[in-house]
Amino acid sequence: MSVMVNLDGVSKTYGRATVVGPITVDLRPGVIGLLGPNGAGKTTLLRLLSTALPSSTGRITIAGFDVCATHANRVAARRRLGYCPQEVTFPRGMTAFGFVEYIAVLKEWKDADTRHREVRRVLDLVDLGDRTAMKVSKLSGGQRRRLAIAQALIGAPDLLLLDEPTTGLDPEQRASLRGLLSGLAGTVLISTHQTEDVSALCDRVLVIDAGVIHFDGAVPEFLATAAGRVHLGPTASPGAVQTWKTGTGLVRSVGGQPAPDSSVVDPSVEDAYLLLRSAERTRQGVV
Ligand SMILES: Nc1ncnc2c1ncn2[C@@H]1O[C@H](COP(=O)(O)OP(=O)(O)OP(=O)(O)O)[C@@H](O)[C@H]1O
Repeated sequence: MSVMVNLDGVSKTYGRATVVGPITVDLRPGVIGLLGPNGAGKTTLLRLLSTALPSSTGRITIAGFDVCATHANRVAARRRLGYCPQEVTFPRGMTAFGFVEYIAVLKEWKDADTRHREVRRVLDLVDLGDRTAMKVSKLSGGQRRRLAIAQALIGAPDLLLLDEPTTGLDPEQRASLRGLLSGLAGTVLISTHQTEDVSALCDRVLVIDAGVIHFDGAVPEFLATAAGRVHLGPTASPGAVQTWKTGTGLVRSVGGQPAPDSSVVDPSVEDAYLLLRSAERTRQGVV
């Protein structure tokens, strides 16, 4: 599969603080989940890829265009990508259709008929086809989130960058969004705290912390890091990273020494993530 994005020694520094990098990684077509704790640098990385933010060092190449080199390259890359930020501010008074059309105009969709068809297409994709004439201010939080995603889908971009897209969506809408994203042909990078979205949707997972990649691999490889380390039993495993009493009354323990009468259970992406975070804290000497 061809490389859609290449980051070569990319970093972002504010003052003396390096919040991302240096990162060197290739992104190919597929759905990639980006996990990491609050403040890990996920949004900053997506903003770097969206070309909204210049990198401090390194080179970012999108669809063959070195976006750090020239403005013309950035414009060419922007024509190939869609970006849904974590928070979108909607201009006052606009309808759902008006907002997406406004973005389409900014994206140089000059012919009105073609543009209107495209706006209707992306609104249908996010199940807002029956809300086109509604004022954005009258939409629910989840509907506004879907509207923000719709604008990123204009023109079926080769690179789709989604910052916490499922936050605030109800289970049906979350499943519907999964259906939509899994049917796309391009490279989709999703920053999320929803580990179940990663297991349901992603073929690759990147875990970052303090701006650095700590895991990069297929979801089954990530799950394998937790194999045999998650237990269910009447009591908690001594030394476990996390334990909680489940609805069945049994205690699920992630890591630690298995307690008597406990059994090994299949790990989830969340378990693998918790174990990776714990190992990283230990490595850094943080208790
Ligand atoms: N404009 C800025 N100036 C200085 N520091 C910044 C700026 N933007 C982000 N940071 C810092 O960069 C780090 C990474 O922030 P970022 O928003 O990328 O994290 P995140 O992984 O998206 O977090 P969250 O999961 O909470 O959304 C944080 O420490 C943040 O305070």
